[in-house]
Amino acid sequence: IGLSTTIAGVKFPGCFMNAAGALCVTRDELLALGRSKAGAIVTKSMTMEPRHGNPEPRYYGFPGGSINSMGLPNLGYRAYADLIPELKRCGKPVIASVAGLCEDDFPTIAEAINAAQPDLIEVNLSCPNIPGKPQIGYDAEASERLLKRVRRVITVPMGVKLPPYFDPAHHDAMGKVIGRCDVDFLNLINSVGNGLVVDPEREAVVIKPKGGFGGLGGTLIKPVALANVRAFYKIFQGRIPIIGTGGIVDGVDAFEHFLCGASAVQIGTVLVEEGLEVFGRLETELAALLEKKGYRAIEDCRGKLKEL
Ligand SMILES: O=C(O)c1[nH]c(=O)[nH]c(=O)c1Cl
Repeated sequence: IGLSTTIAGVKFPGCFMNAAGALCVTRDELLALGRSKAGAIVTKSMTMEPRHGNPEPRYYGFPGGSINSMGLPNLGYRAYADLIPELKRCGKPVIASVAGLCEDDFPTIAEAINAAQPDLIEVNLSCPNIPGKPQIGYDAEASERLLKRVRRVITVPMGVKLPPYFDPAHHDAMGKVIGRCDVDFLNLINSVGNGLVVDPEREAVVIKPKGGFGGLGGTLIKPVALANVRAFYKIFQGRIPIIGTGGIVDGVDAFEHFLCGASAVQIGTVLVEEGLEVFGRLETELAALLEKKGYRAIEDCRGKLKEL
């Protein structure tokens, strides 16, 4: 069984890759992804200037998932622009994740990183952890304004990393925005924003920033991730490829994302918790599952979720 896939004309040797943010901030982390079985290298979302990020502890893993308020720690877009040629020599697609602290940052970063010619650019509209900054992805007008400005300066395939939506009216509203901005792929979803995990022993929160509030990831968000993959797959009738992110800890979870319409999947919590070897485990599990079910490739099951 081949687990290769294609997104917006770019061939991925494997369908599993890291989610932006997971083990992908430094040059060493990115090159380690390049040497691993990951199907791509995805950078940490980048900002204008290098950032240390929020005070620690800022990530906490627990049975069922994780909570984080990293605060966009990254090397700054110039460092990633310099790294991209070396990363591209690893023989797998390089996805540059673009963020910003304000709307004007995005086109500036996008134009500069586009010049380094990553294979794809992912525009992150869903960072939930900048104190005082609401997620752009929850503001349809701001999202449209920003995507149109960024589209004009990006010549490689441009994707959008969206937050989870919890109402079909919001899926429809964002579907209209995406349809008007010439978007080449979607990445659904980012963490479930501003959850709160409590340690009953210490009677305390588990991360320091924002009074303990942070983005949720892992198994517990899988139903939310699957719903968003399915909703946008149906809105676009499979015409815009989707990277499914959220709650993938084994091959079956990945298969569920493909059934809902994903063309590739990303992992965050399970990668941070298990390390780079997880890519081999997930590929083995997915290949065995597809084999058992009689599917020859991912595209044979994509979007085939049955309704009752
Ligand atoms: O706090 C972060 O760095 C962060 N954390 C997330 O869970 N998603 C994001 O997009 C970002 Cl940018």
